[in-house]
Amino acid sequence: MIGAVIGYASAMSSHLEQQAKKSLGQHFLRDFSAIRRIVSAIPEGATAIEIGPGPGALTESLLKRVSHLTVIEMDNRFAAQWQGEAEENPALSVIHGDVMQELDGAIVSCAPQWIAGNLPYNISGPLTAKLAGFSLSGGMVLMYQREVAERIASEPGSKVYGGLSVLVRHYYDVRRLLTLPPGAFSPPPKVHSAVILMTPHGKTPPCSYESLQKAVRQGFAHRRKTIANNFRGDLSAEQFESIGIDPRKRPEQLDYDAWSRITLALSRRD
Ligand SMILES: C[S@@+](CC[C@H](N)C(=O)[O-])C[C@H]1O[C@@H](n2cnc3c(N)ncnc32)[C@H](O)[C@@H]1O
Repeated sequence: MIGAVIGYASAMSSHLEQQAKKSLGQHFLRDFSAIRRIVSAIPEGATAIEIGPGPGALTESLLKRVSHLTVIEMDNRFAAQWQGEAEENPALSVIHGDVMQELDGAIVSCAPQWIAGNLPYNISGPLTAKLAGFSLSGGMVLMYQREVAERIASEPGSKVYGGLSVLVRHYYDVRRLLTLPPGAFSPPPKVHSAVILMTPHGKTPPCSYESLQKAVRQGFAHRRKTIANNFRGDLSAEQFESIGIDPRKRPEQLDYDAWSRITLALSRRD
């Protein structure tokens, strides 16, 4: 571990820090206890994908822990760095590209048990909506801007409960692992960050992820309206009552089970 820490510290030269690209959400993690906690959430010998390795804060430790790691990186500099390392290390594969485009193919070809990453905050919402649709046997350990992490981990009735909170529960139990101040990163972001751990709950979802996504998008389109209003023309008050849901409720009051019943009711009428 100490070797990895020194290796990483030297790799992350001040040159790179100065060249951190804002457009790619580059804030490099430098809190070694956080790195340890994130990496140790993944069992030894597992297979994993890391999103956005950058100069390698997590990557060095992940490579020591897992049996195979695929990294997906958009920045040419870091992709080239890891491609060089992959030539020497058969336990490492590199995908140079945009994770939003590459993820589906990477999951099919690598069949990872785990996904890890200190996510670029500018795409973390849509990326999580994509990630949550994959049923991984291990789980996901991901760093977010604290407000996004709060949304993901929130329960029905909370002001920040929304579409993402529902979607991640299709396959996973969700828990906040740790919170970090801006100073844990270089350069420091303007916001606090938090790590979320998602592990499979093991229940078979009653509806498809795609149909749930569609229902949630429509149902949360107007948060302040009742669900009867958001689904006007699609589901009647009687249909809501027949699935045990009060049509006067607002979208943020409904738990995952209620959303899956709405999804099934919508698909029955298609
Ligand atoms: C917050 S930094 C994390 C870097 C490193 N893992 C760490 O913790 O220090 C986000 C990383 O994701 C990469 N990245 C940003 N947008 C990306 C995208 N669309 N696809 C793949 N990688 C991306 C950035 O280049 C950067 O390396």
